[in-house]
Formats: sequence, C-alpha cells, structure tokens
Amino acid sequence: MKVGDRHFRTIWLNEDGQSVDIIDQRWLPHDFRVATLASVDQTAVAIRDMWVRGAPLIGVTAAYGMALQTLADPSDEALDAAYELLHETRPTAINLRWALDTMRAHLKALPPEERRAAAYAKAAELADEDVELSRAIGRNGLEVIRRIAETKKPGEPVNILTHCNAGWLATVDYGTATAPIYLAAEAGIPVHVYVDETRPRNQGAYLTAWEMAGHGISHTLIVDNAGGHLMQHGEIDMVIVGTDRTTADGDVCNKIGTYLKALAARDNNVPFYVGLPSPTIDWTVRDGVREIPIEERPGEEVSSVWGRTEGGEIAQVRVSPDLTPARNPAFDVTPARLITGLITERGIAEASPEGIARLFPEKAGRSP
Ligand SMILES: CSC[C@H]1O[C@H](OP(=O)(O)O)[C@H](O)[C@@H]1O
Repeated sequence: MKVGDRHFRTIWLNEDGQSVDIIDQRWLPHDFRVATLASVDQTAVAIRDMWVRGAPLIGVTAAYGMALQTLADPSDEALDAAYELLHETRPTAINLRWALDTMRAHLKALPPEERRAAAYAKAAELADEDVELSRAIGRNGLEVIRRIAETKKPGEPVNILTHCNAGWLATVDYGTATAPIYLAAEAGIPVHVYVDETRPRNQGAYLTAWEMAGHGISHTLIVDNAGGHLMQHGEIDMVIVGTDRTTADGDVCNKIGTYLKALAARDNNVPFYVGLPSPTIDWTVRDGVREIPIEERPGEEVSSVWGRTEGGEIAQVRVSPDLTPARNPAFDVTPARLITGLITERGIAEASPEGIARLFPEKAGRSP
C-alpha cells in the first residue's frame, strides 16, 4: 500500500536476492523503519517480538524464514529444526503452522541441492497468493458496505468499527478487515472508521490509525471500552475484524477484546463480520474456546506503554505500580453464534459448519 508517494508491501526480498526486508512495525506510527532478516534465527525473533505481526504476515514471514534456512543448511534435519524454531514463536495464528507445513512438505519432496531456489520461489508464491486473497476479501466485503450505504442518506458515511489491526500491515498487502474499507473508499462510498486502540499492544492506535491516515480515510480513534456505547447510540453500522484462527464450525479467535465487541454488537443488532483468507481456517478444530491455544504475552506489555515524548523520543513508560503483576492473554474466541458472516476470498459464509462447507467443500469434514 501507499507510504507517502511510494508503494510498499510489508515484506519483500532484499536486492541481494537472499535476505528479506520487512517493515519493522514496532516503531510505527512514529517512525517508519525497514529491518533486514538474514537468518532463520533473526526471523524467529522478528515474529516472536512482533516486528511483524498479523496472521497472514506471520505465515509468509515464516515461509521466508524457511528459505533463509536453506542458505545455511537445506538438510531434512535443519529444516525440521527451523520448523520448530519458527513454530514456537507464536502459538495462536494458524497461518504460521499452515505456511511451515506447506514449505516443509514442498522442500522435503526435493533433493537438497534444489531446495534453496524452490524455497524462495514458494515463499514468493505464498506472498503473492496472500495479496490476491486479500483483494478477493476486499471485493466480497465491499458488497456488504455497499448494501449498508444504500440505507444511508446521501453523503452520510457508513460507520465501521474495527478492532486491532487487520490491515495491510497484518498481511502482505491490502489487509483482511480493511480490504473492503479500502475498496469502498476507492469506489467513492463514504465510510468512517472507528478505530479501537486495542490495548495493550495498541495495534489500532499505532497501526490501523496510521493506515487510515496514510490513505486519507476518515477515522476516529476510540478506547476499547467505547465501542458498545457508540453502538447503543446508533453510531456504528457494522463491525469488521480479522482473525488469527477460525474453526471449522465458525468460531473466531482474534485479538483480545473482540469477543466483548461481538457481544455488544449482538445486543445492539449491529452486523458483526470477520474478514479472513482460508489459510486462517483450522479445519482440525471445531470448538474454539476449548481447543484454540491462547498466547499469554509478557505482563510488561500491560504495565507499560510505548509512545513519543514531547521531545520526540520514542520511549516506554510504566502505567501501573512497580509491584503490580499483570496478565496478558493476547486473544479471545468469539463463538460463531455472534458472527453475522465470514468474508472470505470465495464469498461470504454463514459462521457455521454448513456455511463454511458450502464455500470450501473440498476442505470441510476433515477429522480432527
Ligand atoms: C489479519 S490477521 C490480523 C490479526 O492479527 C492480530 O494479532 P497480532 O497483532 O497479535 O498478530 C490481531 O488478532 C488481528 O486481528
């Protein structure tokens, strides 16, 4: 997407043809920095410490991590070790396991001497495929926004609330939840986006707001706890979020706080949509609350916050007493019953086994 007058993806092959460049999202919105990953170890750090984040982008980054491994040692044993190192970086987003499984199966089917070229080609293919999946989600989600726009007075915007960042920064390009928003803006449909700040990592305040500002999309930052109030007062027409793992029954795991947003939406009859590419569906699980592993991140992310000081320095400040312990579950699960529709690359599915199977008949029905 646009950054100033240049077009960027979130990840790309360095001009040396081996290392991988990423937008280091830890410094946004105050500084735009590119980092270069030259090894699988550096890739693991970048995923674990959220230099890159977002389920689809985590998957593609891990795919390039496997390609970087083939530079050092393309053997089966080395690929298995790289797989485990990358897989343990973040437990919730299923795209990580999907990308690693795809890469390992693809590479192990080849003789070691062919693996390096094949790994880079496959990683690039997964990156390009992610862009196309996001664009398709955008086209399908655009119809939802268009239908709501038809109920508004001329010039009145469709008011959309989103949580966390499921934007182009969470994917290779375009995003999942934001893809329909970008296409609606391009189609001239007035939209206004309410951006949940999304404590504690503030992906909304840091990343989604930066994306919206960068593309001239009307938006307002709100605290996480304001969404229900705005819905009660008729100020939200729809909610759209991303997901890190969706079950075969349509339960949606997403950033902590999503479940509470869905409850408020149901209580106020506000449609609640989830944008997702099919690699985010975990066909082997059905009950999200019971089966999806929820990442517990360091309590320090709750006890302190990053920002820019008056003097322009990017710094971390503590927001709670030094001795106060903090818990930090990074995700929660929204049951399918609270979801209006799953906006996928193949169309909009009802959040149910039958609804998902209608769009993905070749995948549904897999045994756990
Ligand atoms: C399109 S996936 C975006 C998804 O990823 C975020 O989690 P994190 O920033 O911790 O990787 C969040 O759950 C978003 O909805």
